[in-house]
Amino acid sequence: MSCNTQGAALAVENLCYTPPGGHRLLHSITLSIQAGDLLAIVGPNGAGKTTLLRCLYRAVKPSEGRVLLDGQNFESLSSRDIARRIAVVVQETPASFPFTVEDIVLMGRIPWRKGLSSNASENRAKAHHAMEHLNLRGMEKRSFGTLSGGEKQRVLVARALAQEPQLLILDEPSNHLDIRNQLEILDLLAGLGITIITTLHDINLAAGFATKAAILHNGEMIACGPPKEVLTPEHISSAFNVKTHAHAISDGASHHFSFALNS
Ligand SMILES: Nc1ncnc2c1ncn2[C@@H]1O[C@H](COP(=O)(O)OP(=O)(O)OP(=O)(O)O)[C@@H](O)[C@H]1O
Repeated sequence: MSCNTQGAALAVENLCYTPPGGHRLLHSITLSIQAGDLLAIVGPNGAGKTTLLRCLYRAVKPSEGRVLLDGQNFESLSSRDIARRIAVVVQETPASFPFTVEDIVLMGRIPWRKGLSSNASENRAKAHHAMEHLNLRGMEKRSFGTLSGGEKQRVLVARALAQEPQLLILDEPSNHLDIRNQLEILDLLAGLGITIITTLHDINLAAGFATKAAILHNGEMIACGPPKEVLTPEHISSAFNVKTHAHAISDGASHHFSFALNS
């Protein structure tokens, strides 16, 4: 499964996005990440984080600019190529579908299916391996709709891992998770060795997780690079319009941020 898969590099060049009939939501976004990088995208509500992710898994086509996956223009890749190389965990969950946990995780294997199900047992084994990774053993036959928010989130991450992607894109993966599960899931993601792009609302979680960070504000990238250079009180205060204080942690190498409203 993903543990044996290598990451992919991603480059975004001057990407703009305007929805049909709407106004521009993303303005000339440029970023590049190496294979195996963990990119955390932060920014206030409505900054354009989800919209950017949608461009990066080709749910929508940028109005201008381009996206390169391992140097290949997105436009030249087939849908199957994209489905085999990029997995996505987004916020909308298929809550009302009558699927079991196992059904949902097996869906991650669809891009790898061969004709006449010749690799059905391999697909099942990989789906079960992904479920074990996410501590879903014993829940295989549970109906997805009956799970808690946190359990659903773990199932959707297991589905993405079963897909064996080189790039995993997640929109707020720690939503619905308690503190321990948040830390566990980010730790698990960081250990996969693949490239990860995730939005995170919790700046302290983002700082602890990322090898690269980006801050979006009003559809513009205001900083992108090493977390220590990007997640600074100045950048955070300006993007979120709050007072930000960095407290040194005893290891001396990292900070914990606290926030307050501007008076
Ligand atoms: N298809 C669309 N048509 C018009 N406006 C849109 C469309 N999609 C998103 N928007 C608007 O674009 C802005 C950015 O939305 P987006 O969901 O990308 O923000 P976000 O940073 O992910 O926010 P949040 O943190 O609240 O999830 C919002 O104002 C949203 O209403």
